[in-house]
Amino acid sequence: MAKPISIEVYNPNGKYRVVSTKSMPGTRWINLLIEQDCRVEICTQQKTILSVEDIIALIGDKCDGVIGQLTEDWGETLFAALSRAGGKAFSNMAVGYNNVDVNAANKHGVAVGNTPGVLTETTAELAASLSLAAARRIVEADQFMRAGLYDGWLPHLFVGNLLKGQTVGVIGAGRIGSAYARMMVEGFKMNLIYYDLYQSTRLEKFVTAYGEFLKANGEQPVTWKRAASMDEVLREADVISLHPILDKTTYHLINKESLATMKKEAILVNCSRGPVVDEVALVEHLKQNPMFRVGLDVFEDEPYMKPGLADMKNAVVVPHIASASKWTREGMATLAALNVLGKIKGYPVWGDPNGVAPFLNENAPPPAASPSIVNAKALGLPVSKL
Ligand SMILES: NC(=O)C1=CN([C@@H]2O[C@H](COP(=O)(O)OP(=O)(O)OC[C@H]3O[C@@H](n4cnc5c(N)ncnc54)[C@H](O)[C@@H]3O)[C@@H](O)[C@H]2O)C=CC1
Ligand SMILES: O=C(O)C(=O)CO
Repeated sequence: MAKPISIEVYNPNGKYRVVSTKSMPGTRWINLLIEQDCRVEICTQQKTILSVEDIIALIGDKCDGVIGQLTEDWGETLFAALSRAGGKAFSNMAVGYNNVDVNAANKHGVAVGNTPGVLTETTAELAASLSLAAARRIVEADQFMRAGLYDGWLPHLFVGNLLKGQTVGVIGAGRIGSAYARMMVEGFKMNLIYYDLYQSTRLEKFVTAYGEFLKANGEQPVTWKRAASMDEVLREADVISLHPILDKTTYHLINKESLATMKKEAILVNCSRGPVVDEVALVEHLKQNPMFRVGLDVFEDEPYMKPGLADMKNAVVVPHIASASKWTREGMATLAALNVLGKIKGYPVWGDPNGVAPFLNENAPPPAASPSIVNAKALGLPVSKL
C-alpha cells in the first residue's frame, strides 16, 4: 500500500478540492481559492520531485483541480487519475509545459494551464546576467578572490569580452527572447540577429527606433537582422541566447555540428530547457575551446549535470532559477491557481495570454476568467471578450 503523503489544509469545508503538489510563494493564490469556496491542500512532503505514484495518492478519490510543477510527469496516468477523481483542471506553475502530454489531457477533458508573461522580464534578466557573468568571467574571478589568490592588479588578469558593438544572437524571439534582445541592445548597444519561425515586428521596430535615437545623438546606431536560418545566427553572433520552447523541433538544436559553427570566442546562454542543447557535445566543445564560454540555467537531465561540466572553468551554472524573483514567483502561483479556479467555476478563458496584468493587480479582484489555458481550442472552451 502506498505511504500517505503529508499535506497542509486550508479551508477544510470548502466545496471544491484543489491540490497543489508544492508549497508556492505568497498567500494571494491561497486566499483567491478560499474566497471561491475551495478547500486547498498543499503537499508538504520533503521530496523535491514527486513521482507519478505520489501525485496519484495526492489526487485521491475526489479532486477538482491540481496545480503542479514542471518537474512532474503529467501524462496519461495522471490525467486518467485526475479525471476519475472528477477533476477538470490542471495548471503547471510554469510557462513551459513540455512535461505535460496535452493530448492525454485532451482525451480526458482536462484543461491545462500555464503562466505566461509574469516571468518574461525576470527570466530575460537572468539570461542577461549569465551573458555578463560569462563575458566578464565573474564566477572564475570570484572563486579566485575567495581562494586568496589575488596579489595585485595585472594587465592579463581575467580578461574577457566587451559586449558593446558586438552582435547578440537570439534563437526563439518570443516573449522572453525579445525581452532579452531589448536588454542587450539597449543596455550594451549590441547589434541584433535573431532566428524564429515567426517575424518579431515589435522587436525590429524597437531596434530601428533605438538605432535612430543613437544616430541622432552622434553615436553608432544599432542594427537588426532576421536570419533565414539558425546557422546564420551561430556564424555571426558573439553572444547567443536560447529561448525557444522545447519540442521535437528544438531537441538538441545545439549539437556538435552547430557548436562547431559558432565563433571560437562566442558565449552561449541557455535559459530555455536543457534538452535544447546536447550537453555531452557541449562539454567536449568547452574542453576543446577554452575561450568559448557558456551560461546555463537549465540542464539536459535535471537535476544532474553531464560528466565533466562542473569542472569547466568556462561554464557558469545556476540551478534553474531564471524566473526566481519574488514578484514573479508569487504571480506564477496566482496565475496557476486562477487557471484551475476558472475552469472549476466555468469561467471563460482570457483572450490574451500575453496580457495577464489584470490578474496580478493585488488591489482589485481578478477577472472572472482562466488567464491561460493551452488546450482551450482543443476542448472548445469559451474565450472571454476581454
Ligand atoms: N529557465 C527558466 O526558468 C525558464 C524557462 N522558460 C522556457 O522558455 C520558453 C519560452 O518562453 P516564452 O518566451 O514565454 O515563450 P514564447 O512562446 O513567447 O516564445 C517561444 C518562441 O520560440 C519560437 N520557436 C518555436 N520553435 C522554434 C524553432 N524550432 N526554432 C526557433 N524558434 C522557435 C516560437 O516561435 C516563439 O516565438 C518556455 O517554453 C520555457 O521552456 C520560461 C521561463 C523560465
Ligand atoms: O516557467 C518555466 O517554464 C520555468 O522554467 C520556470 O519558471
